[in-house]
Amino acid sequence: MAEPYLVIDNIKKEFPRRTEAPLRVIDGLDVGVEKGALLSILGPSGCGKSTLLNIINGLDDVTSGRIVINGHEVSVKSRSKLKIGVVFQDSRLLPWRTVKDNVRLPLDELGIDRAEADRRVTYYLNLVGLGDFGDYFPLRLSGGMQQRVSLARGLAIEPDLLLADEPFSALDEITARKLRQEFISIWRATGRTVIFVTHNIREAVFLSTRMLVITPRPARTHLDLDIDVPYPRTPEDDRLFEIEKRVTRDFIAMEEASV
Ligand SMILES: Nc1ncnc2c1ncn2[C@@H]1O[C@H](COP(=O)(O)OP(=O)(O)OP(=O)(O)O)[C@@H](O)[C@H]1O
Repeated sequence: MAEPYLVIDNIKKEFPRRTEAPLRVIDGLDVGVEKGALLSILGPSGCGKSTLLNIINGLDDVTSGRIVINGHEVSVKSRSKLKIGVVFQDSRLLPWRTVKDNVRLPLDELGIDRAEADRRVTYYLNLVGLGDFGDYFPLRLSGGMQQRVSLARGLAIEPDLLLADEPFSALDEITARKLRQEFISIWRATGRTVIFVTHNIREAVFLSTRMLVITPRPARTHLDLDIDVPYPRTPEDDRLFEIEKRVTRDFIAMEEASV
């Protein structure tokens, strides 16, 4: 059988400490992710989610095991060979550059020629509904609009993988709801493989094709669940609600067991 698009192959991660034994943050995480999946990762605070994203993004190396994306092993050294888009909790836009120039920045860094960069800036700003705001400066936009720009910037590089690190958690619930719907439409339109980290069980269930619940540190797989509800979804769907209840019960039991 062909290897999955993203392979997290029995990875372990330890951080050295001065006087104590190394801190083991990830302990044998083993996951295969199919191309085009929207996998959400849910875990208690401090369990190692950001560490995992940093490793997948080639910003840190594993202690053992390997990460392979589309046949390429990821490491700090090989980082430049892969295109990974990232959307964070805050938009991290440069306030002195216009919206267009923010989206263009990573394209310039990749050496993409001007005509193609122009095309992508226009295309992805339209895709996130901000075609008319290219000449604005970020601080003139609402928080939700800034997150959309950040999504356009992440997508414009046409990434091998899109990492989303709690991208809606700083937004009010009404805006977050709207952006979740838009995120699903954009994911379906672009077919990107997405890893979506969140603390919000309802959000994870609503968005994803599959969710992974991670144990308290050191991170291991606690639950690996396919969410077999067709899109388009509505947040009020009973099937999603049942899955949310089940995962919530399980999550609480896991946290209680770890105290
Ligand atoms: N560079 C580092 N050096 C030493 N320890 C680190 C380093 N990075 C993270 N850690 C430790 O690893 C553990 C996991 O941190 P991480 O930020 O990955 O958790 P998280 O699941 O993303 O947390 P949260 O949900 O609160 O954002 C923490 O105990 C943290 O202190």
